[in-house]
Amino acid sequence: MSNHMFSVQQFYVTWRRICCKSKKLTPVALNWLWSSNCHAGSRVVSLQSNQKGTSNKQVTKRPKKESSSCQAVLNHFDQQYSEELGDLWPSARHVLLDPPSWQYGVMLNRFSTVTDITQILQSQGFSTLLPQTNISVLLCNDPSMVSHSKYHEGKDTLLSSDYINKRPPDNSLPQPGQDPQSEPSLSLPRPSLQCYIHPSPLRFPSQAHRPGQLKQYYLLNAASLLPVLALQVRDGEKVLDLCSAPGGKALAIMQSATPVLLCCNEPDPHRRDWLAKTLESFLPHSLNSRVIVSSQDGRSFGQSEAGVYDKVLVDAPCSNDRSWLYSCSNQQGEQRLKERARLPVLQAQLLRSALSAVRPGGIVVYSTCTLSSFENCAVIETALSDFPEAEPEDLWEEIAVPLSKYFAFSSHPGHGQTPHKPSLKPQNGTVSSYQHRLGILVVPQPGKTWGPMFLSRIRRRK
Ligand SMILES: C[S@@+](CC[C@H](N)C(=O)[O-])C[C@H]1O[C@@H](n2cnc3c(N)ncnc32)[C@H](O)[C@@H]1O
Repeated sequence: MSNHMFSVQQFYVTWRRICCKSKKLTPVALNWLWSSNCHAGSRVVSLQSNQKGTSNKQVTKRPKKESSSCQAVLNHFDQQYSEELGDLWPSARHVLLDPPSWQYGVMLNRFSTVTDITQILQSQGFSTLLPQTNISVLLCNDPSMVSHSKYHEGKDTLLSSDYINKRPPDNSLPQPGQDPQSEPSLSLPRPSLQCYIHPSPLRFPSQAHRPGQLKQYYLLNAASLLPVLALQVRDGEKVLDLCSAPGGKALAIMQSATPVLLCCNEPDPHRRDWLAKTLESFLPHSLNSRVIVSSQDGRSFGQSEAGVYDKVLVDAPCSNDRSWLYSCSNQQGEQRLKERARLPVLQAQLLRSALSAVRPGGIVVYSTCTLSSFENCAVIETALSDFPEAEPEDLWEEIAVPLSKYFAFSSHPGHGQTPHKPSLKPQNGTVSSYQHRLGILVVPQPGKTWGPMFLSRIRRRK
């Protein structure tokens, strides 16, 4: 047996070739292929193969360490975050400067008919992130299912996917996609947001776009799912994803429920093309009338579609600490830092627009992938001061506590408040409930490298 190094693309070509030859071979072939070695933290999959003609020349190198980070951005982060995060910053800094330690989540696509991926993931030591918690794994609007569920928690309909998957089919119950009013029913698999994670930085290969075939999974930072969980989308709702490209959270919404409308908005034309391609690669044509792409400036929705939506996600344009740290030059880094100072104004405008676009009683989730309090709590405080009918909700007990095994959370001090050293674990009395209500922050830490991700949920009073 000869030893070959495969690029990710070659891996998939070989995989498909073997799978196409014999259906019976599929699980065996996949296991055989996958039982070969995946380098931790690398973009390269190394396989032991006796296939003829499967040589490898394309090897994607690991991203470099601290040397390739941008000094101007790092200096700025050091100054701001050591003050805002205290003891958490040195360990967060260490993770951000060490791309080979980064973990990747694998979100399954419920619309793909190929299902063996779960076995492969499990055989490689991946495990599901969500069913082990009683957090909203499945969001469902069927009260008869709730009354049977030991996971029922008050006003929210929280069900474990284990419970749902084992439950015998009951045709008297509304099916996913069946609108409570007059919509014709869609035959779709049950909503199920499933994400597999690995304790080490093992990167599953991404799938190439194949016309006419839906992709089986989407690679993402698992912390990106938290804003979607906080949004609590239910079947039949109208949802607006205000800043949507490239579409990761839109896909997660479509895994967790079947809204009657999901409007994915993206004003940047190139990013909108990317978004359209993502949606096409993961969603069946039967959803085309429900999942639409719009191209407005998000700040205009509050006026043009006031009170229309049940749920609005504002995954705002932000500093993106992970990628900004790797700006290609000091000049680009400095340019970005100037841009950074202007972002909170745009973010607050987008959040205000979202609060106007949501109906009374509906909810808005605001999220960013930066640690900066100026783009997080300060934006929430600004928007709340203009919106007396908007009420922030506490996500600490609902999301941070049940998921603290996987993510390192910090309650984030608001701008202008006395900075404190946040604790990773919730400790009664150390963090005020006001701070909890403003939002929660996922801080990358060794072994829990997910984030940065800030999320805040605001309900518009009736
Ligand atoms: C953080 S990204 C969104 C990521 C996306 N939600 C996902 O999960 O894949 C922010 C997006 O906001 C878009 N954006 C920038 N300015 C905007 C505006 N005024 N209105 C709406 N979107 C805007 C950016 O082009 C960018 O694609």
